[in-house]
Amino acid sequence: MGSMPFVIYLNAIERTDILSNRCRRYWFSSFAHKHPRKSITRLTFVRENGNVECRGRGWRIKASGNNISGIDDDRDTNDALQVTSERGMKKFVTQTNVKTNVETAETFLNEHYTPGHLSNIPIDPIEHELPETLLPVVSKHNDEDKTENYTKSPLEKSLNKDAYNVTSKRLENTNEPTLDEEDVPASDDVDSPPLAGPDVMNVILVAAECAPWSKTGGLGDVAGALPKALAQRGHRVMVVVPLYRDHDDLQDTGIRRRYKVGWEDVDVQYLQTYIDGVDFVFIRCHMFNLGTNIYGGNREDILRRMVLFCKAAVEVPWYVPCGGVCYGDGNLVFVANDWHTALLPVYLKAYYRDNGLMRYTRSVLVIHNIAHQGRGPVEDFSHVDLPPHYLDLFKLYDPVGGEHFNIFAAGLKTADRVVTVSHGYAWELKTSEGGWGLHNIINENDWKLKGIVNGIDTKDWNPEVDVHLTSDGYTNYSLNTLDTGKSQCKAALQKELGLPVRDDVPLIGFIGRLDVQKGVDLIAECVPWIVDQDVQLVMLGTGRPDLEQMLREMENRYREKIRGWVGFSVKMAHRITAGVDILLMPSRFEPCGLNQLYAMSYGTIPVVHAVGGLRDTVQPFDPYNETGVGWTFNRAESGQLIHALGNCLLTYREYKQSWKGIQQRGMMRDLSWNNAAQHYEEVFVAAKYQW
Ligand SMILES: Nc1ncnc2c1ncn2[C@@H]1O[C@H](COP(=O)(O)OP(=O)(O)O[C@H]2O[C@H](CO)[C@@H](O)[C@H](O)[C@H]2O)[C@@H](O)[C@H]1O
Repeated sequence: MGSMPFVIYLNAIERTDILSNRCRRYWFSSFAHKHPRKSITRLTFVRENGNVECRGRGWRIKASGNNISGIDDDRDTNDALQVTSERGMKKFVTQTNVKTNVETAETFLNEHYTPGHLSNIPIDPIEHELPETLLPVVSKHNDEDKTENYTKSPLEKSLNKDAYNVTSKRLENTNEPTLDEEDVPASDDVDSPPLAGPDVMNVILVAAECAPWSKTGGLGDVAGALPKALAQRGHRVMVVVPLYRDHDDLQDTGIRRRYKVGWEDVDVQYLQTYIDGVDFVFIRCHMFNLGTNIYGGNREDILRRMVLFCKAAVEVPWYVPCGGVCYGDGNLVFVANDWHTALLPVYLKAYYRDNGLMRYTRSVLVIHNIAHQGRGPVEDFSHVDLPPHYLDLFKLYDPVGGEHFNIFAAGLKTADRVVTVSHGYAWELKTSEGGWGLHNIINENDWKLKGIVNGIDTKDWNPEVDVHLTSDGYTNYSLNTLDTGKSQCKAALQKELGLPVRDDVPLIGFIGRLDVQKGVDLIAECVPWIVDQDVQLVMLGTGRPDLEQMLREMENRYREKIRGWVGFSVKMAHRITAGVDILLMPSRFEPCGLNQLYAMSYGTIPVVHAVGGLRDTVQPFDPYNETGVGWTFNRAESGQLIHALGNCLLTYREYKQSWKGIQQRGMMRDLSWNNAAQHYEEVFVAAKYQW
């Protein structure tokens, strides 16, 4: 046993201002657990105040008051572990050589580090101050590079075995008060472990957009909400996203880095904030100054931006201290999203793992929409800065594109695990119709694919507390006040849009990107039938110019009944969701779809094409058993949409009780991210133990 590979992962969190309530309660706990195959032991260390020192040969973490500085371990199997902690006058020291004495280390951890039981920690005097020589060299500058705060990556270090330079601030002892006996939490609090239990990990989600700072669609919503649910389960979670315009609520970390993109050296800065248990890290550089046009520019511009973004993001755990301490690469999983960040798993492999670095870091690639893949001519390979033998990963032949360069293809092959946003879409991706040329690769990698249905941010999309329903005649409402509250929102919406204010007329809505995916043209085909009914229709969207023009023309032609709002307005999206009775989603394909989930939680009935995530989430209404939450149709055709919408309108008018039942069932469903977060966690753990 003593000669088997043995790794200690150490996570230290020391920031009273940022710890989630769960962590606060769990203020000094740790886990040691061993994977039977790999003998991986992890020590998780969460403490609220006082001083903590942890070090081994090649690494050391030192915390004092609200500050912490850290250097990751060097994964040397000879590492000795020393942990020193201080709680008021009580101190504790242990030291063990983990290679030669694995059992001692484990016995020690098991005996003395019982999660949540402070009293089990032995009290010993600290014998001596740790000698400075054991500290890693911390320097602001590298001799060869005079750029302030410019630092070398682990790869650069491995290539050039010069001094180990890190930017992490060396922390001095502050006069922060140490924890008193009275501060010891009540035992029932202490006993509450993170929901994730021993599976707690460091998670870094990397996405091209993140609500509320940047959003063009559902990806932004997911990047803003899933991390919070993961943090609630006890994981340490960061989101990394480009900064497209300045925001007042962000702090500059002072960290500067420089990356090569083609022939250009690009300087980047890192800003950050901490919200709801999540570290949000923003990468600022001149290439990202795009305002709201975040996917603007030509193919090459976008590709170069994504190269820079992925190169910078993969190094964030080394250089950007959140709450004073870097995440490090142990027990870490990156979650990349869509083709924009599909280069990240490739860089993780090519720059690090192939060089024996970040060997325990895992990557998960999430497919939100396979239709966008980062395709280009094979020559685009020259932009991505990879060794020549990596070209094959990107090369793809299909009848549409011929032989071409495909970033999603490379990401799918390289990621340790692949997730997509519903079960239905996971199945569709494997078909030639649904895989958009990548179905063969997806089939070959089926073993690592999992469908997980998205959740919704129940703080943001909740009619009871929705901030967009507090003015202009709108009102917050709940299941109990559904009748009056929703009617009031409907009247307010009709008034705001200049439609006749009538409670008895069914108000139908559509919200979404105007492109072929969303089937907005099918709605247009139904308009002659729709305007023959006593209904009102409001459509909100931006996208293809011809479809935007179509919306305007529909409004001009049928001003009494139709509104076509061309633009991106989060406020209007919320108000429409609350004010309309019915939401149309005739998407040709829909990986998950969020609007139908928002609709249901607002008592709005979805009418959807039964495809992808729409089929997973909208159970059709069954009038005989009074079950189901909406209407579905099986083919993306206007006739089918009319049939489903006709039945829906009939129920609205003639079967009020059934209608109310459908609304209530939708509102009562648990659509939160909690469930999905647990499934993501399973994927992370599977990736972690995958060799
Ligand atoms: N004009 C406008 N003004 C204001 N808000 C607008 C808007 N147009 C769209 N939105 C908002 O953008 C989001 C759209 O989310 P969707 O999941 O429906 O679609 P999208 O295709 O972008 O996402 C992709 O990723 C998500 C996340 O995984 C999958 O659910 C989806 O199936 C997949 O296509 C919603 O929050 C919606 O309210």
